[in-house]
Amino acid sequence: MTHRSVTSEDEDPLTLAIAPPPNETPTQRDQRLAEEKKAKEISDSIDEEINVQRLAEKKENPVKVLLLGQSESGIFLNPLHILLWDSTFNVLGKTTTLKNFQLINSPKAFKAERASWRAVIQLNVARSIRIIIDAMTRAQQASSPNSPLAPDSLDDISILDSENELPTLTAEHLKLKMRLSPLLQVEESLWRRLSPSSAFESETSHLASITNVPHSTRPKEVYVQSSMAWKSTFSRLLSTSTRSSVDSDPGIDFDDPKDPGVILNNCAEDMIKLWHDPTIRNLLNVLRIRLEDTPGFFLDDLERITELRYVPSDDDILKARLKTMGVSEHRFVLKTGNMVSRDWRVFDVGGARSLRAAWAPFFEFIDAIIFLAPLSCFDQSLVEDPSVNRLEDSILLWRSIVSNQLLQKTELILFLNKCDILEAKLESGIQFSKWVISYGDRPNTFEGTSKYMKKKFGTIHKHNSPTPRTFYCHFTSVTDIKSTFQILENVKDLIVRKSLTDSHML
Ligand SMILES: Nc1nc2c(ncn2[C@@H]2O[C@H](COP(=O)(O)OP(=O)(O)OP(=O)(O)O)[C@@H](O)[C@H]2O)c(=O)[nH]1
Ligand SMILES: [Mg+2]
Repeated sequence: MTHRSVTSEDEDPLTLAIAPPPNETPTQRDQRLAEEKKAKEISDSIDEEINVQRLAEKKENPVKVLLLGQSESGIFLNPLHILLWDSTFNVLGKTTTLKNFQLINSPKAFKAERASWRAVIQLNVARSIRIIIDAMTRAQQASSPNSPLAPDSLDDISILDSENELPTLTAEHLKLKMRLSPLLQVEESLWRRLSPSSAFESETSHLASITNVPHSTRPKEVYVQSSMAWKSTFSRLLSTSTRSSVDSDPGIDFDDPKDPGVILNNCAEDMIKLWHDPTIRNLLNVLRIRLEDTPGFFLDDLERITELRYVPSDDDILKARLKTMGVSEHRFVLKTGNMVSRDWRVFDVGGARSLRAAWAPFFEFIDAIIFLAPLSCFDQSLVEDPSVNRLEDSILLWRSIVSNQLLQKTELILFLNKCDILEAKLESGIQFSKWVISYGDRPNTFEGTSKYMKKKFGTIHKHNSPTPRTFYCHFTSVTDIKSTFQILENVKDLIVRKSLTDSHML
């Protein structure tokens, strides 16, 4: 930056503003020049930083985030629940976190997937009804001990104590059950459309091997392989021009002859009747089936969801449940504050124990890990090892991640998730200290238990960080769009800053 003395012809206001004062002493001049030199250096370094950033962008140096956490099948620690085992009880919310991320950062893509999520929701509804139908079958079997289907092997019925006997179903119940049988086909057909062909066999045989109950009567869960283009399976093909001209068009093919919407609509009244029937509620209570606590629960929304032209809301999509197997990669182009856009890759991995070996290759190149630990699973245990409490397993998993040498420089962000369910459980009177003995006689409140767990995770983080690093921890209920929005924005900012600092851009 050069300075000229002001001449009468030079009227440029900027030149006037930066011109040296007319009566400047030599000392003042030296001081000014030193300050200007410093300012130029700062300005040059900012320019350089922007160039490096642009270069980095060109080289497609994406920010890489891995969503991690325990997620295999689980069981309640009450023996009755072992027999009502259902792999959906213990999922964490990795995919739900990703859905939030999509909703915030790539809303068009999120909206374009409504048709597929509608099918998943229909499947979730059909599945809940089947669980009720299975329970009714058990009640029927229990009431006719001489029937060839008598449940000698159904231990759950034999261990019921006398005052908890299964209620007797009336002829009206059995008629309802029959009228709802088309939903079993709906479930089967959606299952087959969503799952890879081999999934049906492997999942059912897996279930059959866990219990003696024939697999046709077990709840089974649909999963997707990352490589499967399942999301296009249910979309109506729209030309780009049609899609952009009708922005509100959800792309759902309501006229698809295979659309189960019609059957669901026909069965709506019966489903609502069944779900609100006091005898059926009693039956579920006795068997301790808590459908309302299971992921993918939509029975309180049947009227809306069974409408012929039902289009899922954002909340519905977040609540829909579809298990992930393998790894799926999601790409975003994101802008943080006034920084230039960066490519992001978010990896969603299935959390089952058997899949954990697949996580390791990511540790070499990942910028950040969002680790989900569900706080609500304190009263549940692992299927593989019923002696292990799930919360304890989550803590051990956290310890192994935090102490991993490859991850010492990776940003670790902990989501203590499913806070809403934790709160509901505590309010219903379930005692935290019964399962987490070390909690002792502290108050059985959300505040007390959540702070206690945060401290536990934080201490492990501290003790396993040879170089001190910040403990980032959020209490989340990732099905709540509003609160998750702010948390994910903060996380996004944090990860970008970290990745820029690492590449000496900040
Ligand atoms: N109430 C409540 N439900 C949640 C929360 N987080 C996730 N869920 C529900 O739990 C179910 C499973 O969540 P996912 O995100 O599919 O779990 P995941 O970690 O991807 O599980 P896997 O794919 O099996 O590894 C979904 O139906 C979600 O709606 C939460 O904080 N509160
Ligand atoms: Mg998942």
